[in-house]
Amino acid sequence: DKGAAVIYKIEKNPSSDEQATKIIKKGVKDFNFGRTLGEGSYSTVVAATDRQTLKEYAIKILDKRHIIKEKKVKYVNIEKNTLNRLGDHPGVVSLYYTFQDERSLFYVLDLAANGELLGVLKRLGSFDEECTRYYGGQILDALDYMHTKGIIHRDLKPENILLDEHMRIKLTDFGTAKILDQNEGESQDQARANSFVGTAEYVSPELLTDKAAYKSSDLWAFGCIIYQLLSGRPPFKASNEYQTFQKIVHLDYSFPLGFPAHARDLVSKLLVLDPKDRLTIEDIKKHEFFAGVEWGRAIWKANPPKLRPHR
Ligand SMILES: C[C@@H](Nc1nc2c(c3cc(-c4cn[nH]c4)ccc13)C(=O)N=C/C2=C\CC1CC1)C(C)(C)C
Repeated sequence: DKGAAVIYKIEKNPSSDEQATKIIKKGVKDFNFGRTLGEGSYSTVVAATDRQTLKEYAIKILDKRHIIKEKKVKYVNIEKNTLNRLGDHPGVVSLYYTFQDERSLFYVLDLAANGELLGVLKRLGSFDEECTRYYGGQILDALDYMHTKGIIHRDLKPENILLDEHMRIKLTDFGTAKILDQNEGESQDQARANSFVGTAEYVSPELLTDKAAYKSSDLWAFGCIIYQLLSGRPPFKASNEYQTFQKIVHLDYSFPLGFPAHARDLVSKLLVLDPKDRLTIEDIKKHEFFAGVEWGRAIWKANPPKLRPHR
């Protein structure tokens, strides 16, 4: 029927007389669509329940005509390639499959049932050190995974850092990611000539001055996020974008009184103008602030600490 597609997996040497196992890829008709979870610039993410399995998903709906009219085909392909490359990691929203009907493309994805990290931070005001260590550690582990896959996020911010039903981190929103092709991945990060600029408060200075994006640009954003979790506000914030950019390129920020010493040391070694002088992910994992954190899969098994504000 409309929107559903049937694909066959042909067994190489079929044991039984069954020539092929029939895998039904679902279509629009197979879901009950619920509330809108978020709006992208040319897409909407909607909660949806599989009517047969009752499993809940997030479905990203892209309007084909709008994408073509707005010349966004490139971004749609970058996002889909990124999602496919990122495969299955606890800290990244997974893409299960896609289908389309005459008007739209549909991506069936993980539902991050507890929404944006920004929402939780706004309600609490700030995070105490233990919460910042737990959520910061998961963000870093997910970033490490993305970077080893040769992908720079480029727009990391509390709005697209989501929380799943276990209150664990899920990174998302990869339409503006940069995929370093093979040879670049290994060598020192290449300056990537590009037109994209992320969200003002988290943009790195190199993107503003040389239009370059590196893996360490994501670590600049990570430094801004650690600062914001503990203090309740981003380090570079002015009344308009231009003023915010000025603060960034002049490294014009300060720590509020009572900002914890180890966190201050970590942030001050990430918010560094020259991307080559910034801590690497390996350095950060060894930093005093993350002392005691068990990296790797263990970090995704730990139970989330009770959410408490930083006094
Ligand atoms: C950042 C993004 N917002 C969101 N993107 C996704 C969500 C999501 C969920 C809530 C939420 C859940 N409960 N309450 C709110 C709020 C915002 C969401 C989700 O569950 N699963 C996949 C998503 C995105 C997948 C994308 C890589 C393809 C924008 C604003 C761009 C739509």
